[in-house]
Amino acid sequence: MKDLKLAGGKSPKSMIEIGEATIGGKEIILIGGPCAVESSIQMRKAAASVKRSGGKILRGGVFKPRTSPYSFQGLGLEGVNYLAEAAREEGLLCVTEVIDAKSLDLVVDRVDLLQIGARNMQNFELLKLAGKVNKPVILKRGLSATIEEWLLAAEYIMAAGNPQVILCERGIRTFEPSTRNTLDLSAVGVAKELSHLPVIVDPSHAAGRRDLISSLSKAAVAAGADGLLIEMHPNPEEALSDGPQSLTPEQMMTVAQELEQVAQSVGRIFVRGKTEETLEALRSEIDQIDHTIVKRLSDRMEIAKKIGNKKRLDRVKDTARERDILQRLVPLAEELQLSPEFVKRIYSCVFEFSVQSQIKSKLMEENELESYCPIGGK
Ligand SMILES: O=C(O)C(=O)C[C@]1(C(=O)O)C=C[C@@H](O)C=C1
Repeated sequence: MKDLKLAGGKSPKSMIEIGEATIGGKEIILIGGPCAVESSIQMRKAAASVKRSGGKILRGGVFKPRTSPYSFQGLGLEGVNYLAEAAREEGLLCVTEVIDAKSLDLVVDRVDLLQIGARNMQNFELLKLAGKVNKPVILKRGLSATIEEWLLAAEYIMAAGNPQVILCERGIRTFEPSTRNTLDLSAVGVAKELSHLPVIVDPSHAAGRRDLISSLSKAAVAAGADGLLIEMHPNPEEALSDGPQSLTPEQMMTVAQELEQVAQSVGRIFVRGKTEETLEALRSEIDQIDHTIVKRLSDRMEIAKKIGNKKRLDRVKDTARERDILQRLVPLAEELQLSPEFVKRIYSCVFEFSVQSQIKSKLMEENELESYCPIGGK
């Protein structure tokens, strides 16, 4: 491609060194964090999880170019401070998206890398400004951009003076509605054939659903990606944006474990983080597990209420079913080296409250029926 004067040419491969991370080397670089920075505590939890998973870079958006003007637009400068502070505490690098000259000015000295999002891939004025800074730029592929247009956008940054460009495939628009976008994995190979720049993959925006992140991440590494940009939120259900595609910290750990093996099998390295067992890190793990336990107990209770509505009031308690459940859970507890007595006691409490809520819900239902159709009248 004749106009790829700086971005073109397959070799020598560009390696972008930032602190202790080298993007485009043998190591697979994991970038993780929430779509949007929401609070200091959220970012500290996210940073701890990224670190534990072997991530090198913390992400978090503070200027959000959202499809709807009514969606959360980001915390701006306050958010960058939360992002940078959380990254620093964990010894991570950090990246945030810039959307115009003002946002670039505001963050450039506070973060280690800049990101130009898919919607701004052909914002040529912004590309030229990013070319004037001495920070690596992650350049996402536009929603409907060809690989050539994407590489020419990189050329803009490089021609303006900044050679540190990292290409990021994040899914393109196709006719397929089951995923948010269609991850174009062949773009990794094509971009690497045409350019020496490192290529990373963002499976989160491509899929728009967290159940596909693990397989797409593994596929991306196998396809030659130099890194992954994965959305992870300490509590995705409460995320202000992109909750459904964000991994939980536990899921992020699992993906990291899997990446270690895939990276090895294709001659790359990914080093999963070691869990630093500080009091704070351990408590943060407990907090996350507790959150999941209570949330799942609430889900269980909702189902129990539905079951209750299918039974007669005097048949709500079903000791045979309770016995059945325990007969499955006690061996599981033993297998997991949990005291069976502990599980039995917890479940006796669960059943008691389940029955109570079923009775309450049935009585309320009956009361409603009565007020709708009082005895003796129509
Ligand atoms: O399976 C049922 O029939 C339920 O009502 C659910 C449930 C439970 O919480 O698991 C609740 C009360 C019964 O005593 C047994 C089980």
